[in-house]
Amino acid sequence: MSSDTRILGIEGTAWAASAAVFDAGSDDVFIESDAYQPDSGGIHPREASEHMHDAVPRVVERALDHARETHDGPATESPVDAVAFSRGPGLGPCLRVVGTAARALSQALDVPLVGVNHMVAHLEIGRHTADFESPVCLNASGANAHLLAYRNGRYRVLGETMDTGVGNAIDKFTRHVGWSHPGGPKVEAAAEDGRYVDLPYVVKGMDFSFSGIMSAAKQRYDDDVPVDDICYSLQETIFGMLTEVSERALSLTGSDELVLGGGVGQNARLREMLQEMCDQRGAAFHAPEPRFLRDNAGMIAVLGAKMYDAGDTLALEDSRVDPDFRPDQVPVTWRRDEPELAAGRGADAAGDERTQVRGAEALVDVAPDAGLVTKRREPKRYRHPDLDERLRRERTTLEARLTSLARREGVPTPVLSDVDSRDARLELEYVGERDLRDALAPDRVRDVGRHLARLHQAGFVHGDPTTRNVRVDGDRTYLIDFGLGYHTDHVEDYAMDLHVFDQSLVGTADEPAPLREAVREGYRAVGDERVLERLREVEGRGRYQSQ
Ligand SMILES: C[C@@H](O)[C@H](NC(=O)OP(=O)(O)OC[C@H]1O[C@@H](n2cnc3c(N)ncnc32)[C@H](O)[C@@H]1O)C(=O)O
Ligand SMILES: Nc1ncnc2c1ncn2[C@@H]1O[C@H](COP(=O)(O)OP(=O)(O)OP(=O)(O)O)[C@@H](O)[C@H]1O
Ligand SMILES: [Fe+2]
Repeated sequence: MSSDTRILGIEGTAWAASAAVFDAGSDDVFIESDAYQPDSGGIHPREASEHMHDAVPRVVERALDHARETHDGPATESPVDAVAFSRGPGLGPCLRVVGTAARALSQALDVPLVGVNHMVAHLEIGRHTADFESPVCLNASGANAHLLAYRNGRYRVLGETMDTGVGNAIDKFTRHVGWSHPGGPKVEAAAEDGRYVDLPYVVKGMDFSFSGIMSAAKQRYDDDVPVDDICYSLQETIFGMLTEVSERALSLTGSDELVLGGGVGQNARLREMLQEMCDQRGAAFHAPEPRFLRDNAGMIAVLGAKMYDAGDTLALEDSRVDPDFRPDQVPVTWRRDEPELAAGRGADAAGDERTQVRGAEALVDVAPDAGLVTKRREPKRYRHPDLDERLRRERTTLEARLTSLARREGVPTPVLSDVDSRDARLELEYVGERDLRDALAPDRVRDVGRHLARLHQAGFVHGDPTTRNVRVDGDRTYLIDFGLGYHTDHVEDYAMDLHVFDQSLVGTADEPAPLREAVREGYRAVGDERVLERLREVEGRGRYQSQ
């Protein structure tokens, strides 16, 4: 980054009216914020935008005072090089207030305008403060929850919530209980004295959903389960899910760096779980300090500086705000010459020479000469022991059952030679020569499309069809790792299964488009067109929800 760049940042997507000055030379970030606190219930868009109206000019003035005080040049010169603002995602009425303020300032100071994606800012602030090269990022904020990794000029969404953002889910529960907004810190405090009760646990590949958990939590509360116990268990379950999908993303991409972003990242238990998971697999973990996790203009100014240095500024007429602005829509102009994740090493990299493989869930001992692998789901230290045992046992049993069932449906899978569910151990036939991730080709991917259609026609899903869970041997493709599978006759579940595979192609292939087309062709040849229609619908869903 240019060493003398100074940027004014403005944030106001939902609750935080915030302005900041980032000085690249000293790496100093001055932040002035004013929070909107609803009198009752959750965030009301109109009230929030009225707050922005009042508070944005105030915080901007304070930030500008600071910029002037610390500015070396003549008083007639602008104390900042550009004005960066949150363009979205967020609440439309709030975004418009911020957009208008930013445009006016850029004209008054006669400096360029930089339009920042708020979610990418949540991610970049961690990369900036950690000095990581190419981390996977878990964004855990109020209105969002997703896993991102950089690939080929974009941040790819590897996994995300299928319903509400993680903070909003927690806040909905606390509203039910009658606690004031925001609920996250109150749940964290109440959890200290809680004990564990079972709640639904829902991950699909690297996607996840909170609605079932939240209904169950409210029901438990209505059934007089102590609220401390529910809060404790909500944290164990929800953060356990987020940690598990983060580990899957590390495993799939081959990255050994994880950063956390977003307001829920202020939660100490979430940070502890992610740290523990990274320690157990030898990865590095970084969470920025709390003032950079919750919504703040500091992160907008820091990313604004990177964009400004890359020449990525906005003409006034192109500076519309976008309430549904997704992180994968942003051309990453400021990382053009940087290294990428190592995954997807192109066609037919060398085959297996390994004796032990660490997956996201299991340690797999591989003996290709003996034609055998032994897979053991290791206890995860980050997870509550009761939840850990339940998941390891259930998944081992399911994997054994569905692996055999799939083969009966004509889908190549390893033959099972032994199962010990209590020890979460399986002994399986060694299949394939390498993972599909290292040997991506349209014919093979088309084959996977056919396999998935066969499973669905038999009334179950794989649950985690990724390019690491397909083994390849010449033209032949085998499905492995059925531990997240389940029986279902819902078109939505079938479409989600395809969506998970699709996202893993996007996460591991340099040019995913022909591969994504191939999987659909394969599916169409065997399966039901309605599933593909539903897949299009799943993809088209704007996931941003304000409440
Ligand atoms: C689009 C933008 O407006 C939105 N912003 C946002 O959600 O604010 P953020 O500051 O990132 O996160 C707020 C959420 O963070 C939760 N939160 C705050 N402290 C928490 C804690 N200690 N434990 C759990 N959740 C916490 C709050 O309950 C609230 O739901 C977003 O980033 O999704
Ligand atoms: N039957 C098998 N034959 C050959 N290789 C295998 C077999 N089972 C597993 N492997 C290898 O071990 C790796 C991890 O296995 P598996 O996916 O079952 O574990 P996991 O921990 O559930 O992984 P993840 O959750 O990351 O997909 C696979 O990607 C594959 O390279
Ligand atoms: Fe946010």
